[in-house]
Amino acid sequence: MGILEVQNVNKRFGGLQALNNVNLNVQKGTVHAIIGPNGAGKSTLLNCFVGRLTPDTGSVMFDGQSLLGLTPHQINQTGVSRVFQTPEIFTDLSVLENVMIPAFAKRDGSFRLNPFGKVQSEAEIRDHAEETLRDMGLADKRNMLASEMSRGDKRRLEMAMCLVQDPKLLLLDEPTAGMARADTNRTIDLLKHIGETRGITKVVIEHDMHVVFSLADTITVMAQGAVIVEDKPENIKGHPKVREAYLGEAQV
Ligand SMILES: Nc1ncnc2c1ncn2[C@@H]1O[C@H](COP(=O)(O)OP(=O)(O)OP(=O)(O)O)[C@@H](O)[C@H]1O
Repeated sequence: MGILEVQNVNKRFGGLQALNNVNLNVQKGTVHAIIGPNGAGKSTLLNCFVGRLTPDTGSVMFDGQSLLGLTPHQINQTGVSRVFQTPEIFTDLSVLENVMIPAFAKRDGSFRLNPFGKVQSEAEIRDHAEETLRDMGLADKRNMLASEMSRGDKRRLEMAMCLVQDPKLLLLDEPTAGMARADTNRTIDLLKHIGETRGITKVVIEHDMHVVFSLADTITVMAQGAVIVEDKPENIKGHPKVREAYLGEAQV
């Protein structure tokens, strides 16, 4: 059984079938990439995992619990965290403060759910935030204003803001979009590192095949709202259906 199980999900926008009977099974502890040409339905699917969209039909189960009908905040409390394409950071706060805020939000949210549980102190939250910044290679920038960071560092800061909540599932929407190659490689190494140290399951939407083939254990290929192939990376490369889907775009 997967940690994330999607069954027969359909989503229509007016006359457009954006998701067509999509099935997806993400195994715990793995990196699962979703690729496909522009308009394939990748973001629409991701939005169904975080409560931004509700499928017309089908089910989305995370860790044995249905996510349908939950608000984005409630989904976050179940252990799902999402890194957006455009960093959503507090530009006028320091890097460390940016990472402490979601840790406080997580603590206060879980306190509401379980008032008898152990409550993290401010010092514990600060320590955890510092450790997370180290994991994302940002420790030396902890006192910098977030607005002064490079684009790549801003994206890694947003990853740190998700990681500090100790999610079970991290959703990454084009984590290296707009980065130069050296910055992309650094991000790949950091994501591999947190995979080894924290064992978080990751779902990655990505156009950059270098990133996909460096990180993914499994790849799902979508086209026109449907899953066309799901397999290990070595079987995806050169797959005729995948080539066909990408005709006229970057070759896989
Ligand atoms: N809110 C919406 N209303 C109407 N149509 C939408 C909406 N969101 C997405 N679509 C359409 O649904 C289809 C799938 O879009 P989606 O953004 O999921 O594709 P994608 O695979 O993520 O593409 P890209 O790689 O370009 O981000 C597209 O044709 C898009 O125009």
